[in-house]
Amino acid sequence: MNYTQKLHTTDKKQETAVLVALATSKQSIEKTKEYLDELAFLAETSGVKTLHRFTQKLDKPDSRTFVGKGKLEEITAFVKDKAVDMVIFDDDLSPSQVRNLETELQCKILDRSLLILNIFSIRAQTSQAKTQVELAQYQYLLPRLTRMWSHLSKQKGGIGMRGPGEKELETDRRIVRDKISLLRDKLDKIEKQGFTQRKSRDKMVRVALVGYTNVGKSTLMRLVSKTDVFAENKLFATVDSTVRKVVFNQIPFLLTDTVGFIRKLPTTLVESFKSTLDEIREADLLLHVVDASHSSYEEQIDIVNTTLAEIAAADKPTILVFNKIDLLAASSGTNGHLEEDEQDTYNVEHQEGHMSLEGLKDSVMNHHATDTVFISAEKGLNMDALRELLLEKVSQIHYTIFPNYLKDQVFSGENGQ
Ligand SMILES: Nc1nc2c(ncn2[C@@H]2O[C@H](COP(=O)(O)OP(=O)(O)OP(=O)(O)O)[C@@H](O)[C@H]2O)c(=O)[nH]1
Ligand SMILES: [Mg+2]
Repeated sequence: MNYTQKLHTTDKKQETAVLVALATSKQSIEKTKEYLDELAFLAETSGVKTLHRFTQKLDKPDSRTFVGKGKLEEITAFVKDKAVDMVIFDDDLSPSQVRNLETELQCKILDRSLLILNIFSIRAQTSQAKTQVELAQYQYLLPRLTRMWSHLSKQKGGIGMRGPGEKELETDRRIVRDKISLLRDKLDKIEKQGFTQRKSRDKMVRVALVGYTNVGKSTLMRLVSKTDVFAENKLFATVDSTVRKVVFNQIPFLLTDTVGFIRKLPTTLVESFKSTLDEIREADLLLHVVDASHSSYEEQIDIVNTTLAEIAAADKPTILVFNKIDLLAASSGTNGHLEEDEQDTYNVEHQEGHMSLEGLKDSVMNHHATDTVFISAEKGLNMDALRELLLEKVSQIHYTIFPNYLKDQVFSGENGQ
C-alpha cells in the first residue's frame, strides 16, 4: 500500500513534520502538551523529524479545518517557509477536514491513528502480525477513501497522498473491500493454527505481560526468561507476541510478552489484533507493567485497564509491577542512578518534578488494592521481590488448575524441570 510506505531513516532525506493539537474544554493545555510529546515520539519512531508544535485553545475542533482560521494561516506560513513534508494532528480528522487542510497546506496530512498504523506496519514480523496490521490499515482507509485520500494513486511515496477521480474511487473502494475479506480469511486460517498451538500448551499456567507502550515489558521478559527479546526506547518495539517457558522452583509457567497499549489506539487495530490479544485474554495471571517514572503513570494505568476491558480481559488476577524505579528521585537506598546521557530527551522531559520511591509507594497504597511490586528491570533492582510474588501467585493458580500435578509428576517419573 502506498500510504503505508515505510518512512525510514534510510531515506535519503529525513521527512519533516509539524504537530498540531487543541486544548479544548475537555483537555487542559498541560495534557495537550504531554500528548504532543507522545505524538513527537511516535513521529520519531516513524523516522519523521518534528520541526515545530502548534497548539490552540478552542472549545471544540473547527468542523472545517480542525484549527481556527488564524492558526491555520500561521501553520501554512511555517509549512511553506520550511518546506515541511507533513502536518500531523493528534486527533482523528474527518475526510472533509483532511480535504480542506490539504488544499490549504499543500502537504501530507496525517493523524495519530495513521502514524500508529504506520509504526505497526514497520514493526510487524510474523505473518500474523503483518496480516493484522494490513487489515487494520484497509479498515482505517475504507471510510476515508475520498478524492484526496487514496493509497492507490500513483507511486509518489510517503503516506496520505492525493488520490484519483470519482470513478476510479468506486473501483478503489471495491478493491479495498475485496482485500479486507481476503485478509480476514487469511487471518482465520492463521488463527486456527494458533489455537491448536495454544491448546497444546494447556498444561501450564499462563502469565501475560501487559502495559502501556515503552514501560519495559520486553526488558522484564528478557530478565525473567533469560532470553533475547527485542527491547528499545521506541514506541511499539513489540508488535508480535512472544511466549517463553519459565520454571521457578519446579513450577513451570508460560510468560507472554505482548504489544503495548497507547491512548487513542486505533479501534481497527484493536479489532484486527484480537487474536494476538487472545494471549492476554486466555492468561491466568497478568503482570501489568507501569513506568513509575512517567508523570502520567496513573493515566496510563487507566488506559491499559480500559483497553483490557475492551478485549474482555479485565478482572483477571493481576500484579502491578512498577518499573523504572531507578529513575525516581533519589531518597531511598534502593535507588540506582542513571547517567544523564543514557537518557533521551523524552525521558528527561518526563522526569521533572518527580516523586521519590516512598512517595510513589504511599500514593499507590492509597489507590490500588492489587498486589504491587517496585522494580527496575534494567538495573535488576528488587527482582527477588517480584520473583517471590510471582512464584506465590503462579503456584496458587497452578495447584488450582492442576490439583494432581505433583502426583502426575511422580507417577510419570518427571521432575518438573
Ligand atoms: N531506566 C530504566 N529504563 C528501562 C527500565 N526498563 C526498561 N527500560 C528502558 O525502557 C525502554 C523500553 O523498554 P522495552 O522493554 O522495549 O518496553 P516495552 O514495554 O516492551 O515497549 P513496547 O514493546 O514498545 O510496548 C528501553 O529503552 C529500555 O531500556 C528500567 O527499569 N529503568
Ligand atoms: Mg516490547
